[in-house]
Parts: sequence; structure tokens; C-alpha cells
Amino acid sequence: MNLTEYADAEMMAIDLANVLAGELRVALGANDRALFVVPGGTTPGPVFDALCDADLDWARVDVLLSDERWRPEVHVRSNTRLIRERLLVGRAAAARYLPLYAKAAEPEAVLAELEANIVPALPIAVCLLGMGADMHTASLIPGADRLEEALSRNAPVLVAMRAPGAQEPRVTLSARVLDGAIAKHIVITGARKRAAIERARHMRPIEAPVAAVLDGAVVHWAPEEGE
Ligand SMILES: O=C(O)[C@H](O)[C@@H](O)[C@H](O)[C@H](O)COP(=O)(O)O
Repeated sequence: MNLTEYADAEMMAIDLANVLAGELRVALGANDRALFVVPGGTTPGPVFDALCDADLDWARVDVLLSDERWRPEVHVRSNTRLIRERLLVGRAAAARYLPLYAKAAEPEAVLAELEANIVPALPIAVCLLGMGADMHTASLIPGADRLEEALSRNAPVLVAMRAPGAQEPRVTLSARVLDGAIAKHIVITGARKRAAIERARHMRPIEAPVAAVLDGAVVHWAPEEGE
């Protein structure tokens, strides 16, 4: 892993958005379409704000979440809602969004359908991930019921996951799919997460799931306000 440090989260958002736009342009130069994977959570919002007006051929970009919380799109915890409000606006509104949620009480009922829609867009050209202080990334969460399967070499593309502490079922891309991205970035803020990612480098993915995607990844870090 490679760590890029910024003075603050605002500078990080602008620089990281430039890096991502540049990589997407390169991918679009070599292929008809480019698959761009993005995280949910609270950290990436400012990156999306800086990226959504980037001058690139968004109509040839497929946008996919790294993971989704099993909530309808209008719910405040829906990652899709975040993507629609912060990324798929301005020029980026022309991108094609590949959903990780469909109306069903449980993800298992529609997982095959969601996966079939994603498979033709693989592999991932550019992957942006977040990380929790517990070293989870996407919904590869320590202690989750199907973590072992999601980390395995022959994991399916999508895994439905339930984890202690997670407020709802999740659907996540498996580690091998995330790790197979041509360009990988992890965006984090604050001293706690920095210490966590340093620790994760020496741990097994089953304990520190982010370790499964660290090889060749660029970690973007900024202190939190007041640090
Ligand atoms: O749905 C989610 O929660 C995410 O995709 C998740 O993997 C996120 O990236 C981390 O939990 C970090 O979240 P924060 O940026 O909110 O700390």
C-alpha cells in the first residue's frame, strides 16, 4: 500500500477527484466503457462533489457501489441515495448506474438478478473504497456471517451479508472482485483510521478485511478537524 497524506479533507477531496477523473479518462481511452466502483458512508461525499463535474465522457462510465445497505433508495441510510444526490449530478448524471438494491424484503431473493446486471461490466477500472475503524471495507465486516466466503478465491461477485452491529442486511462485492480493479484507492480521515489501516497491513483479512485489497492500493488520508 501507498499512503498519500493531505493537509485537510477538503484538499484531499479535490486532489483525489482529479486522480480518479484522470484514471477514468485513461480507462475510457482504452475501452468503450469503464466501471467505476464507489463507497457509501460519510467520507466520500466531498470527493463526489468535486468529481461530478469533471470533464470526461460520463455516458461511457458505469457507476457501481462497493456495497449497499438493504434499504429502499429513499431511506436516509441508502448508499444509492448518497450516490444519486452527490455523484450522479452535473456532468456525471450521464453515467449509467448499476444498482445493488432491488425491492425485496431480503437480498437473497434478488441477488442473482443484481449480479447478472453487473457481470458484463466487469472488471473494475477504478475502485474507490472507504474503511471503518474496525478495518471493514465495503461490507466485508469482521464477524459477518459470510465473510469467509466473500474473502475466498472463488467467491461469487456479490455476497449478502449480515454482521453484528450492522443495522440492516448488506450486499457487497466480494474481495476478489474489488481487488481485481485496475486502480484501487481507499479514502479515510482521522488518526483512528490511520492507525487501523497501519495495523491491518500485518493482519489476516478474516480479522482485518481491508487487508484483502491493500496490495497495490493507494490510501488517501487527511486529519479530521481539530487533529
Ligand atoms: O455502506 C457503507 O457503510 C460503506 O460502503 C462502508 O464500507 C464505508 O465505506 C465505511 O463504513 C466507512 O464509512 P464512513 O466513511 O462513514 O466512516
